[in-house]
Amino acid sequence: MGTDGVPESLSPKYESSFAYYTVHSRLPVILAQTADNLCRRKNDILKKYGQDAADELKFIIGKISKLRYEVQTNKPMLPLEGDGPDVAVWNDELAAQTAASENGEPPKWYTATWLYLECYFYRALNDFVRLAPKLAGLDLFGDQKRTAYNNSYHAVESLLTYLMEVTTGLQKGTEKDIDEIFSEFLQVALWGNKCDLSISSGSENSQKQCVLEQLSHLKPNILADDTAETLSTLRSAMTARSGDAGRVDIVLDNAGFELVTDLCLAEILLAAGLASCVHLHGKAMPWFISDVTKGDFDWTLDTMCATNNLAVSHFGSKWKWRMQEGSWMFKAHSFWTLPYDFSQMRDRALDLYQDLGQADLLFFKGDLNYRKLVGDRNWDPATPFCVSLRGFHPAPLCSLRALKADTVAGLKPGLAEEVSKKEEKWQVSGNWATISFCRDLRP
Ligand SMILES: O=P(O)(O)OC[C@@]1(O)O[C@H](CO)[C@@H](O)[C@@H]1O
Ligand SMILES: [Mn+2]
Repeated sequence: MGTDGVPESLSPKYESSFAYYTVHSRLPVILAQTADNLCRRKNDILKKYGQDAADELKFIIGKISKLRYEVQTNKPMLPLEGDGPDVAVWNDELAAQTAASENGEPPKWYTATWLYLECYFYRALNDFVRLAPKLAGLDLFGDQKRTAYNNSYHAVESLLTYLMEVTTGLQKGTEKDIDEIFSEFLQVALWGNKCDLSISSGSENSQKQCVLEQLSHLKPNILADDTAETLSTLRSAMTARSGDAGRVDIVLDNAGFELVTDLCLAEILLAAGLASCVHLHGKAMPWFISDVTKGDFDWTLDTMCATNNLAVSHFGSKWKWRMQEGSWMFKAHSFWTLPYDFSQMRDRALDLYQDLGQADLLFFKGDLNYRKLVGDRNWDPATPFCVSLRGFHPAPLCSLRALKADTVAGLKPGLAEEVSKKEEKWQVSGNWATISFCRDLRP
């Protein structure tokens, strides 16, 4: 515990931690697979970017192998060399951490904080691409993300067929209770977070079964469920505006099946009159393998439009139309791909903090967003969720997350101990989840 009452940051310096396992076993595998993918895709890439990009491709593969060596041998992190509006921020942060360290040395792979080193890892990969101008725009994980969507296509079909039924019912006014629909789609988006590519070190991990059939079976694995408070806050905001629905934001996580589940939630919010517009926040660069960029978002809608399943193509075109008419908006602020936790947002990106403050409700999807909400620290699991936010509160917020990192707050006292008896690796298996809400920071 630090002197400020905030527990220590997670770090690979603790050998039993998931952070250690990540640096020791996951990151090197991700690098080897990324280099391997580039070799295998060489012909396709050169067809798209031109044969004269061959040397640059070789250069990127070389940089990736060098980074793998540096991670494995615990070398210090190096300043970024490429371009990009965020380079100065990254290099200043590296210099600040170097100056603040006991021996005046830069952070190293096995001793830095987990959040910093893992964000740096993905930013460094992007740096290599930025140093190769002929390959500008190449997404090192693009292929894996598209495969993940294609492999979950049957689950996408059944989910969107069901969404069509529900939204048609809502239009006719003969639908089930809105509370029930809201809760159902919240759980769909929650469990959509089980299948990301980073946790499986980039190997195939897509949703094969129909998620709707699994909801009741998965329900006992939701360790904190603030669905009712989330919905009532949304309704109170509307009542305060004499019934007018307002803006809801979804801070997205992964492409593929999870993105479709998040867009279903966005559609339900509008169809049920709980929101008048939804702002979707994605990443400005490829991130943690499967996170959604604007390119992934557009590809998903285009691919949906081109399929011959009625529901899938219907929502593909409807969602494109939503983007045109403005009931949906896609944003990719550079703060989401910086190494900072969200308690630092107000100082580092006031514009984003103020923008989020315009919403009635913010959804934060997934594990990395959760880690950034709670500062990636070693909390006692019974710490109230609002306390773990350490002052971050642009608007009422709800996190939907499958546990894939060893940090959690907001659980009832004793629950963590109970679950650990059922599954030893409960904090990182993705089998358990939380729906955690914070209305305001006052106790
Ligand atoms: O944010 P997401 O996509 O839910 O998860 C990202 C993730 O796979 O990456 C980290 C480990 O590398 C973990 O925190 C987490 O499991
Ligand atoms: Mn992710």
